[in-house]
Amino acid sequence: MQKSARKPSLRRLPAILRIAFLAAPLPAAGYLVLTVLGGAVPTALAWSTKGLLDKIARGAGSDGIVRQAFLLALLGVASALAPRLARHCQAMTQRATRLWMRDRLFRALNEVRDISWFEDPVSMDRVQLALNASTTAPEVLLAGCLSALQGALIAVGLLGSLWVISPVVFLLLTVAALPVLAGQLLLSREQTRLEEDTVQASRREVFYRMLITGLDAVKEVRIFGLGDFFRERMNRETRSIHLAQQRVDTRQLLRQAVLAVLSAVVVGGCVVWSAAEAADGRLGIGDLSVFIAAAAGVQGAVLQTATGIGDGYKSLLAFESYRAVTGVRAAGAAKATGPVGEPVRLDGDIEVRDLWFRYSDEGDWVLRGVDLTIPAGRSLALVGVNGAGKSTLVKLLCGLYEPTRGSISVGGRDIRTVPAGDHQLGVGAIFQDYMSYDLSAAENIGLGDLGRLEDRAAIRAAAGRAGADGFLESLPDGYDTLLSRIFFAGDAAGGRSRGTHLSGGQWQRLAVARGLMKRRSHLVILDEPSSGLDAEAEAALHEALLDDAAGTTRLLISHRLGAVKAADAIAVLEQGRIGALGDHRALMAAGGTYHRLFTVQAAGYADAAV
Ligand SMILES: Nc1ncnc2c1ncn2[C@@H]1O[C@H](COP(=O)(O)OP(=O)(O)OP(=O)(O)O)[C@@H](O)[C@H]1O
Repeated sequence: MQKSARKPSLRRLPAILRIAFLAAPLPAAGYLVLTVLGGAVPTALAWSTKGLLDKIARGAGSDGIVRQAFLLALLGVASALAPRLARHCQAMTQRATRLWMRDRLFRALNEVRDISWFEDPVSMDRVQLALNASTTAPEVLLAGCLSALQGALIAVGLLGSLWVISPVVFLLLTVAALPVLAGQLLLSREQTRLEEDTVQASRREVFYRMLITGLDAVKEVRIFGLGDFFRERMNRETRSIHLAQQRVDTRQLLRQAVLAVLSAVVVGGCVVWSAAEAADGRLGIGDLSVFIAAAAGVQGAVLQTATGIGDGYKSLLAFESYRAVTGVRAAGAAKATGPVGEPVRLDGDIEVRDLWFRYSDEGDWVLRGVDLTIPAGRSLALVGVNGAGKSTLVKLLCGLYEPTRGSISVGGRDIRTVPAGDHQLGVGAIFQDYMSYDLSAAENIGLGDLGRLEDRAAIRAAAGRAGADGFLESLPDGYDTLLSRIFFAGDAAGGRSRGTHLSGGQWQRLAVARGLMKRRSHLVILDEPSSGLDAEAEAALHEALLDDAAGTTRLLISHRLGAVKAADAIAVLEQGRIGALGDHRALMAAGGTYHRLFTVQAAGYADAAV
């Protein structure tokens, strides 16, 4: 777990406050002004009360007394209104800053090109902490700062009043405030550490909750009777978080109890002293009222200041996690050359040279010196047993991971020197673990080329080539049918209708259609695009895919070797290297792994035919 969040930097303070003023200038300004006004009101009230009492005691004229009482009433109205208006401005500021920060956070996450970052638990913990911070940090900081400012104004006003009456009491109450401040800072630090220490448990809790409430796991959960097992595990995580929270709460309670008793004794002593002074005639009735109001109010004001500072301190700590995530830049982008902003056009042979890769420093090598050339405009099939590293090589070709050693180049240009986005967007890939989006059928296809999301003709054409047009037409709302079981579809009359779900093979055709939407790819990768299809559909799809991508460099992966034998060349991936390379005839003649796998599959079909 990364501990940098335990060292807040005060230098960040202006940056975070700026966020609030950038996101919601008027509400933030209103919040500031009203809070400052709210801070001046208690002292004004105390002195105004003193003025009234002194006038009555002096027997001043009724006009003066009424004017003073009217002023007091006005201050009462202001003190009633200011906090409500301030809360309203605060809520507006909060909503705007939350949106602003979340937007920056998700922008930064979208910029991360190397997907190993998403597979690192440390990064995921940081994302969770950053998400928490983005929902609270600036608003809590702003609220904390303003509350501290208001508390300080009240405290200074009231302490100033006490100074005028008794410097000794002023000093006593000032010293008594210090432990309150220290206790609050300690609490903030403990709460932040608690959040860091329990972030893994929180994420696991969400994971178990999603297994129970989500659609993805529902079949297995029912069939294997896993519901109570996951519920118990979820409860275990919740209990461990609660236990940690309880420990912090108990420590805080003990500290607060001691401090509260201390404050009460100090304030009580001051009140008794002032009453004795008034009884001896050394304090007037007005002074006594100011004294009691100030002595009682100053403790609340100090606590408000301390809580505000503590909250601000906590936000500064939380903001470090937010900065850690928003500071992440696209891996490899910094190394890219070429004019900024101009997309790089890639063309030419794809060359893989002595490519080594492992997922982590401690892990086994998955690729151990792969050497491979895919000539421009030709098709290459990659075959190998489960776990041979085919999908890993695909991810490296897509620029989703960086090679541990060796290089991949397109037309002689190392892809690490190309802005990651340009290369990734130039690869048309249809993955075996494709996505099923809870969107309309048309959107599920159109996402393949966002610029043509509304281009129904292009979407239909892609669906037609993937063999999806027929069943999409027959859906209740055709291409506009929502493909979801968890959301409602809104209809033109403002009503709600349930979405539709497709079969596995139908979803796969949609994924293929999405892949076919992409234009101008310098490399098309088909990573088992037909595993969920029936034999007839697979044959038609392969024909369509080969036609569609003709002229483009193609990499095809399939365990059904009959589907790849027409490729210009076939590479066999074995023990992290290319074990054999040639066309179907040559590899069959060589009698190696390809020959063995092909013969086993062919024999299976021959047996079935008999
Ligand atoms: N994200 C990952 N993190 C760590 N190890 C991984 C990851 N993905 C794959 N591996 C490991 O890399 C090895 C190769 O996996 P890969 O998915 O590339 O094989 P494959 O040839 O595509 O297999 P299949 O034919 O089953 O799809 C496996 O041992 C797997 O455990």
